[in-house]
Amino acid sequence: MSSYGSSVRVAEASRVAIFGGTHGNEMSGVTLVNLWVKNSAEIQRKRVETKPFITNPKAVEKCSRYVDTDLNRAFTPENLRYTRHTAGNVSAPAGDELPYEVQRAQEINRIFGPKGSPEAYDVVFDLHNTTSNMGCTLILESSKDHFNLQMMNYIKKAIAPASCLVLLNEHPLLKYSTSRSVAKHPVGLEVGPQPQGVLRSNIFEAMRVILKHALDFIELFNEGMEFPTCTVEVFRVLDRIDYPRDANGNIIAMVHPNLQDCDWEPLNPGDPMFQSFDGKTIRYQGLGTVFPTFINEAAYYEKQQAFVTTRREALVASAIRKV
Ligand SMILES: CC(=O)N[C@@H](CC(=O)O)C(=O)O
Ligand SMILES: [Zn+2]
Repeated sequence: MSSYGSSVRVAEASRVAIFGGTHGNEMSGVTLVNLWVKNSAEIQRKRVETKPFITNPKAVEKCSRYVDTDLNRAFTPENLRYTRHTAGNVSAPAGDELPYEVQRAQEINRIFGPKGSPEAYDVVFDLHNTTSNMGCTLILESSKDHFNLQMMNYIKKAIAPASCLVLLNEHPLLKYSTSRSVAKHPVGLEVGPQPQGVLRSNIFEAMRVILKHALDFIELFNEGMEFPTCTVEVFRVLDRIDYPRDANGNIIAMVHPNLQDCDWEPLNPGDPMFQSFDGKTIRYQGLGTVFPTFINEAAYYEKQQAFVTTRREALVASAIRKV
């Protein structure tokens, strides 16, 4: 990478997918993708083929997060190792014995991947809703993906004065194997608050607008526009905080009213964090200020997670231009 006048060259983003229904009860993505499957005019751009795709149709049918296991954790090297054409091999489990979402991950990997290969789709947008008060959040998996960082900068500028924050998850232990990770440039879009199984027009429209700007960015990039170096504010995943529990694993406290709905607001050592059923306040004991998010997300009770802590950082995105 050199500084003066030369940009990092990135391959044209000619194949883009929009995933909805990775979680079958997150209704904005399910509804938008179903809409675009019927009529894709809104998501078409010059020089790009954009494919809308329902990733977990069985979960959508049941309006549940998943059927057997969380699809957005299923794209592991172990799960993706065997594709159906190797099923004759005794060491590969036969397709139908595997959990539904593992079979589905293999299919998705065949269509949009293979993950990590040159044949993989360029960009996958994966549409999610949260019950927490996060607003519009873009989720990145790498601080070194300059194409994605430039896209984040473009979207933030385009939607101002509305805001859209960037959550960066490249934590060695807390990172998970997402559906979107089959793409060269994976982008998560998380919009809330919206209850599971519910559609709210404000959340639906916010998601739709982000997608519009994201696709506009890809069109401009593919037309050869140069994007100069910039800095992007991101919130880096630091830790997960579980609910206080008794010896049997039952929850004994709720998110404190001072913290509830305060996603992205600073949480300082000594600040109230939980409130026990008998009214006691449990305070944050960390060493410094953090920015909590995914506060009281419904889907995370099963994952023993009350919220995630993050640290605010400014990342430098290199100038980019298409090859
Ligand atoms: C509430 C929810 O489903 N959030 C997503 C976040 C992501 O896509 O990374 C998940 O846990 O898979
Ligand atoms: Zn989700």
